[in-house]
Amino acid sequence: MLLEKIQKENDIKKLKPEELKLLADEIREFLIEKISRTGGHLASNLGVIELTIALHLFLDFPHDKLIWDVGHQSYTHKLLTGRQAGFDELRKYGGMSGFPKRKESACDAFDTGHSSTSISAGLGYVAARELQGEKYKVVSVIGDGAMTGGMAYEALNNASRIKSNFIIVLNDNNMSISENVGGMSSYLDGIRTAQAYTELKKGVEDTLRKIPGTGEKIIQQVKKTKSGIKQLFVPGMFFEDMGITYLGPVDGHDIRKLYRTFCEAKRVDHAVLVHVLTKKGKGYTPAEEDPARFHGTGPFEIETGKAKEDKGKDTYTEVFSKVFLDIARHNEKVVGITAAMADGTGLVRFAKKYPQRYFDVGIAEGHAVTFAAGLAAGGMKPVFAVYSSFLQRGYDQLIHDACLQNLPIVFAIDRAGLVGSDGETHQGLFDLSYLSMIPNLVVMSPKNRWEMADMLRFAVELDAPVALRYPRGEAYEGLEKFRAPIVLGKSEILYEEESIALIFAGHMASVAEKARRKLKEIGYSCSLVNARFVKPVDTQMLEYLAQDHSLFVTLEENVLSGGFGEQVLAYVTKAKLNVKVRTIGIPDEYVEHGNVEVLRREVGLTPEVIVKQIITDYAAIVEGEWEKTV
Ligand SMILES: Cc1ncc(C[n+]2csc(CCOP(=O)(O)OP(=O)(O)O)c2C)c(N)n1
Ligand SMILES: CC(=O)[C@@H](O)[C@H](O)COP(=O)(O)O
Ligand SMILES: [Mg+2]
Repeated sequence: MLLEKIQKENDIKKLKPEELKLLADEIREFLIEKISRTGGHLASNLGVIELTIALHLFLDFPHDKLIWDVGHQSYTHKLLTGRQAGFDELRKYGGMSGFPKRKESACDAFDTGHSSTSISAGLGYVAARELQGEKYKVVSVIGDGAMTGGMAYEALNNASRIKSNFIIVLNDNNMSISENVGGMSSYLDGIRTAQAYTELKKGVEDTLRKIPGTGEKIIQQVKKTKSGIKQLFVPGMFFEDMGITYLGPVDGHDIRKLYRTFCEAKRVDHAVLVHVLTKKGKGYTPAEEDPARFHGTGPFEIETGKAKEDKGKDTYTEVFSKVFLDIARHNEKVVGITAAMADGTGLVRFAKKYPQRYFDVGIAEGHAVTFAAGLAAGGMKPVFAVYSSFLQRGYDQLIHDACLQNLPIVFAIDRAGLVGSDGETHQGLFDLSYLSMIPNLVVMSPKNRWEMADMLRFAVELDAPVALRYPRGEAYEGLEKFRAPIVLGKSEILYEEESIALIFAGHMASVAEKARRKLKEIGYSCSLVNARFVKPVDTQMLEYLAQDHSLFVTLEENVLSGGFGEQVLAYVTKAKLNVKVRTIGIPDEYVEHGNVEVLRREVGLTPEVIVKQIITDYAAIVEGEWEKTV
C-alpha cells in the first residue's frame, strides 16, 4: 500500500518515520514475488532496500545524481521512481531493463552493467557540476566486489584531489557473485570484524580508563600504533590516508542511521566514502543462505527457493567445465583463471579439484590477461574463462601482453553472441571483430557440443594464443555425425552442392542447418560449410567453393563490421573470385534485453529471414541485377 502511495505521489519524503520500515518490508515482499516469476538479480537487490530508501530520503530526483555500480542492484530505486508497473516485464524484450538506463528514466543518472565504473562516472558529474556552477549532489554506490576492479582504484586516486563534495557509498556485503577475493576484501573484513569488537573495545577502554595514571596513556599508545589494532580505533585508514574522508561502518539496514550519515557526509568539502554493511539476500532465507545462487536467478518457487525450470541439456559452459577438468587431469601445466565469474564460466569444478592451479583474480579482466601472459611466459598453460563482453576490459592486454609475444594462452570466451535478458551491456556481439584483427591470435568457434570438446583440447595443445568463443545456453546436439579432426585454419564442408554456399561461424550452425533444409525443400542447391576458424579464414576452401558456387552467404552472431563475413568478402575481393557475397550478422546497433529467440527475430537471424534474403540475392545474380541489392 505504501508502495502504491509512493507511485502516485512519487515522494518518499512524505512518509512518517515509522512507515519507512513497513515500506522496506513491502518492497522486499514485492521483489521476491516478482523475481520469482520473471527471474532477475534477487540477492543484491534484497540487500540494498534500506540503503536505497535512505538515499531517496537524502536525495532529490532527478536533480541529484545517483550512480549504481554494475546496476544489478537498482530495482528498489526503480520502484521508488515510479516504475513499479515495469516489473511484470522485467528484462523482457520491450520491457524494463534490469539495469539503470537514462532512456528509461530521468532518475537514472548513468547507464551501467559492467563493474567498477561508478566512481569515475561520479567524478565526471562532479567536474561537470563545478564547471557549470550547478548545485546538485552526486552519490556513487559501489559494492565490495566492484571494488576489486582496477577502474575503481584509478578513480579513487583522482577522487582524492577534488575540492567539492562527492559521496561514495561502499556497499559491503562481503560477497562478489561468489565469495569475494583479495586484499581489499580482507581489509574490509578487518573493519567488519573491528565493528564486531566495538562493544568489546568500548568495554576495554572504559576499564583501562579506570586505572589511575597509566590507563589513559595505554589507550593513547594503542591508538598511535600502525598495527591492525589501530583499525579498532580508526577504521578506513586506507581511504583517509589517500585524502578521502571515511565514515562508518554503518549498519546498512538501519534507515535512520544511514540517513544521518549521508547528511554528515554532505558537509565534507571533498570526496567522502560511507562504508555501509549489508547482508546479501536479506530477508529471504534461501537467498541469505546461498547468495551466489540467487545473485542472478531464473523463476523459482518462493517457499523452497527451487528453480521452476528444469535444468535441461548441458550448456556449452557445462561442456567446457567437464572437458577442462579432464584436460587438467592429464596436463599439470594447465591452470584456470577467472575474473570473479567462477560459477558463470563453469570453473567451480576445476577450482574444487585443483585449488592450487585455480586463480580468481576478482573483477579484473585486464589484470587476468596479463597475469595469464606471465604464467605462459613462465611455462604454464593458462586458460582464462571469461564472458565475451567482460573481455572487452582486457583489450590492450590482449594485444600488448598476450599476442605480441605470441604466448600460448587459451581464452575460453563464454556468453558470445546474444546473451538475452541482461541486454546491451552484456551481449557478446563484438568479439569476432575485436579478436580477428589481432596478429598471432587464432579464433575459433564450435558448431555443437562435440566440437566444443574437440576445440578445447585442440586449443590447449596449440602453441599460440587462441580464442574459443561459444554462446550462453544449451549446447547444440545436431550435426553429430560430422566430427572430422580439427586442423588449424581448416573449415568443414558438411553438405556439398553448388550454386549457393552457406558458410556459418560457430553456434549459427542450427539456424544455418534449418535455412538450408528450407532452401532444399523449395528446390535450391545449397552447400553448408562450418567455418570452424574465424581466424585464419580458410581461404583454400573459399577458392575451392568459388569454382561451382555463385553466391556465398556468411552467417555469424556478431556485428557485421569487422566480423567473419567481412573477412570472407575481403578475401573474395582481393583474390577476384567470381562469386557474390552476402554477409548476415548483427547490424550496427546495440541490441537490447530480451529472450534470445525474440532478439534473433528482431535482428533478422532466423532461418525464415535468411532464406528470404538468399532467394532474393540468388534471383538478382541470375537476372544480372546483383548491383541493385548492395
Ligand atoms: C567488468 C565486469 N566483470 C564481471 C561482471 C559480473 N559481475 C556482475 S555483479 C558482480 C559481483 C559484484 O559484486 P558487488 O559489487 O559486491 O555487488 P553485490 O552483488 O555483492 O551487491 C560481478 C562479478 C561485471 N558486471 N562486469
Ligand atoms: C550483473 C552481471 O553482470 C552478472 O550477474 C550477469 O547478469 C550474469 O549473467 P549470466 O546469467 O549469463 O551468468
Ligand atoms: Mg558485494
